[in-house]
Amino acid sequence: MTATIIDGKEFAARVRGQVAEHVTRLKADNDITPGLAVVLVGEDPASQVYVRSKGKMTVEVGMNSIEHKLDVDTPEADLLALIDKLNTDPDVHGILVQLPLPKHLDEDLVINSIAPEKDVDGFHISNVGLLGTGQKSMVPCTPLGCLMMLRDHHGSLSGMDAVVIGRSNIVGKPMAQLLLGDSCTVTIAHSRTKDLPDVVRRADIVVAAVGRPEMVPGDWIKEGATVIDVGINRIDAPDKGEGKTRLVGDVHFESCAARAGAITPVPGGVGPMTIACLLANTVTACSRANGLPEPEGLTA
Ligand SMILES: NC(=O)C1=CN([C@@H]2O[C@H](COP(=O)(O)OP(=O)(O)OC[C@H]3O[C@@H](n4cnc5c(N)ncnc54)[C@H](OP(=O)(O)O)[C@@H]3O)[C@@H](O)[C@H]2O)C=CC1
Ligand SMILES: Nc1nc(=O)c2c([nH]1)NC[C@@H]1CN(c3ccc(C(=O)N[C@@H](CCC(=O)O)C(=O)O)cc3)C=[N+]21
Repeated sequence: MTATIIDGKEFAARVRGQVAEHVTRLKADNDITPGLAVVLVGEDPASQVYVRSKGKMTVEVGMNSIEHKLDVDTPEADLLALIDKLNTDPDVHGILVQLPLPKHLDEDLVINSIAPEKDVDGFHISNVGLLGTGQKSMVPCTPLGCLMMLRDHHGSLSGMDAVVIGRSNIVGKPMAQLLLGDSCTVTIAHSRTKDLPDVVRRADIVVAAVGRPEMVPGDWIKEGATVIDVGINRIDAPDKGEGKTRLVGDVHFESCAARAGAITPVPGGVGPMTIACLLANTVTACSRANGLPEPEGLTA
């Protein structure tokens, strides 16, 4: 089988188009412009790239982008004071604190100090609990983007066997919750899983969120399965020239594409959908904050 390539870049452009329509309506009908605040502590080069591209796309869909770049050794109290200010600022509808944070900062404390209704990452314990109990919440962007692509490809996911490799709070666990919500039979695999290849071979849907370049080979994939590759790994690419690098996912693309029914590429798969869903969550948060109807098709 030669897999259908699920084009996340194109899908994300469509989602951003829907977001832009809602923003236009909010401005015209209600005189409200959604605002997204992104907080970056330190100068991690990869994070700077994401923050820049988030800012650019935020403005492109017509929203306000507020960027706060803090020194790497910013005291925790200063970061909490900034979040407090953003929590009460009526022009800010979404707040994202770029992770990981420098070691001296308590990540849980920082995330849980964001007002849950402005927590467009969906990482606050209230949103985690709401998602886990099937209530309306802010859904983490990366898993939401994966779910949108899966629903678009399959229609209903009901009864499918899904294996999520990775159990992080930001990807693996919320992904599993969303798949369960869509009535998949869900297995969460991790570094202690026995016979991972056999577990993955049972799956109709494989979501790889491990952080190990090309870890999943094609012979773990059931013929016709759908493979969602969340991994973003930068590896050396001496073939492209000295000191050059390339981005690869957590699955070995060629061998998996030879067996899968559908697969997401890296780059151009889950990554662009993550940013599109961040913008979708911001416009959803803005609508909720103003008691207005939520955009349709942009939430889980
Ligand atoms: N496209 C996007 O928008 C995003 C991409 N990412 C990417 O997704 C990947 C995962 O990110 P994240 O969830 O934050 O990573 P974490 O490092 O937090 O979690 C990795 C998970 O993989 C598991 N794992 C590690 N090694 C193995 C192994 N050999 N076999 C099975 N499971 C293993 C770990 O298990 P254990 O718990 O037992 O240690 C852990 O649960 C990264 O490449 C990251 O860059 C992340 C966020 C957004
Ligand atoms: N609070 C918080 N929320 C996040 O959602 C969050 C975070 N912190 N920290 C870092 C990770 C990573 N992440 C990505 C987003 C987009 C791409 C993306 O658009 N990638 C492009 C390629 C970009 C490139 O070339 O480097 C693609 O896959 O096509 C990748 C990774 C969000 N994260």
